[in-house]
Amino acid sequence: MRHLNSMDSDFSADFSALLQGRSNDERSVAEPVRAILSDVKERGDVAVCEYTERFDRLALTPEALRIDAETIKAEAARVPAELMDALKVAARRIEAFHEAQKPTDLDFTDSENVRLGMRWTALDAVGLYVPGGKAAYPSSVLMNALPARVAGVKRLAMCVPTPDGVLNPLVLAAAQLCGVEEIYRIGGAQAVGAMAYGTQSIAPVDRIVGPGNAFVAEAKRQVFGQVGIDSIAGPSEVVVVADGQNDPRLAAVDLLAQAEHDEQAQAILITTDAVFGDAVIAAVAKELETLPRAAIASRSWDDHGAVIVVRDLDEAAELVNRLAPEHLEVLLDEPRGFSAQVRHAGAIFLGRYCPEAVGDYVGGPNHVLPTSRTARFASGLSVFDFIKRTTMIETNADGLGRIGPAGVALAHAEGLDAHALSLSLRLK
Ligand SMILES: NC(=O)c1ccc[n+]([C@@H]2O[C@H](COP(=O)([O-])OP(=O)(O)OC[C@H]3O[C@@H](n4cnc5c(N)ncnc54)[C@H](O)[C@@H]3O)[C@@H](O)[C@H]2O)c1
Ligand SMILES: N[C@H](CO)Cc1c[nH]c[nH+]1
Ligand SMILES: [Zn+2]
Repeated sequence: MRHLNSMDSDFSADFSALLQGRSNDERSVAEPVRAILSDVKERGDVAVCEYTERFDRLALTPEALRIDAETIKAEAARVPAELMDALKVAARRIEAFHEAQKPTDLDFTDSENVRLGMRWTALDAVGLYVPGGKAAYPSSVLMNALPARVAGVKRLAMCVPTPDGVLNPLVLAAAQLCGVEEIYRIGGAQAVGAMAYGTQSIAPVDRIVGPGNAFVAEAKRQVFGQVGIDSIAGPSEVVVVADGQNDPRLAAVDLLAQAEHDEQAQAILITTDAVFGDAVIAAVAKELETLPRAAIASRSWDDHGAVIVVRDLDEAAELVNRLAPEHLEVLLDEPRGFSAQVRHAGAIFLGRYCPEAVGDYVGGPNHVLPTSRTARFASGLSVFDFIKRTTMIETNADGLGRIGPAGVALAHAEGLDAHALSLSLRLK
């Protein structure tokens, strides 16, 4: 854990080092991922099976890659009723929020008698990546599949690793609840490669969405262009901005809630109160004594965690914008004023009673969010990831007569005479 103070002379260098911190980890997976992707592209199912055996300790034949309908039904039936109810609460809220995102088409005729339109069309086939290496993520099934359903995507193919062959009933129940039937028990770069290039038994998709570890995030980055992707939704991150009026234990568990996802996760506290910062550090250490996933969380906290003491909240907002975190928690009495200064964050959680975990499960907005500072230019998963736009122009002799001559002039200026003729021959 780095302990920084903005009043120290070496703060600027220390903060830059923090910004750079995880990029070495990210770079180190690029080559192994490239090799896996090219092998999957070349050898298909056989390569996918080999990597699944190597990384998930599961020996498979190509026929067994897909989880059959009876197994899905039987596993889902094992989920206790109260857990099923919780899943339905989350699904109801996620679906309602994404339903509200649906955009409308454009269709109007302008003053020059040209009819213009923009039409949204759902993608045909989408691959949903559901992580499953160090934890199972039924909530990510909902976050991936429900916006796709709301958008009207026809084919949903889901990949989820099942380390040692252990199926997670709640993951399969979530898939069943969302109507996802095409599920493969594979993960990592090999799953991303299989969905991007297709194999003998997995048809390729048009876009791959969903969160995952560094290997998954890098694989998505590398297959972009062959398929679309949502964003780089890699190892989790949180920045907690808090004044001294908070319970240090609450800030500590909020930090650990992200750290426990992955050794590569990152949790950062920014506070105006140095004494509070020290209390949070102590509280983190105390929680780590009992937290079941302490091995992962303490590695993340030690390697990537930080506590930054700042002069004031304006300075805190400036640092948040430079970090562009996946999640920002604002533990202040007036969180809206602070969050108005934040331009770069995947999702913002406002107020002392809105920890990030609300958004992980039951808030409604998506928890698949951009990491590694990509919130500077990317957004969380939404209905917009599952639809695309087509524009339309319709005109007649009158409309072309009004706007065509300007087009002819521009075509000549570009030296594109067929373009000019295409317009001018239609002009009276
Ligand atoms: N940003 C987001 O929106 C978001 C949301 C939820 C979860 N997450 C993140 O998702 C991740 C889940 O990670 P996970 O590991 O539990 O599951 P995962 O499914 O992402 O990764 C497991 C796969 O990683 C591959 N892998 C592991 N070690 C490898 C190696 N040495 N070489 C090649 N491949 C290897 C294996 O193929 C394995 O199947 C965490 O980092 C978590 O923070 C992010
Ligand atoms: N915090 C994760 C996104 O970084 C999402 C998640 C799912 N389950 C628990 N948490
Ligand atoms: Zn989480």
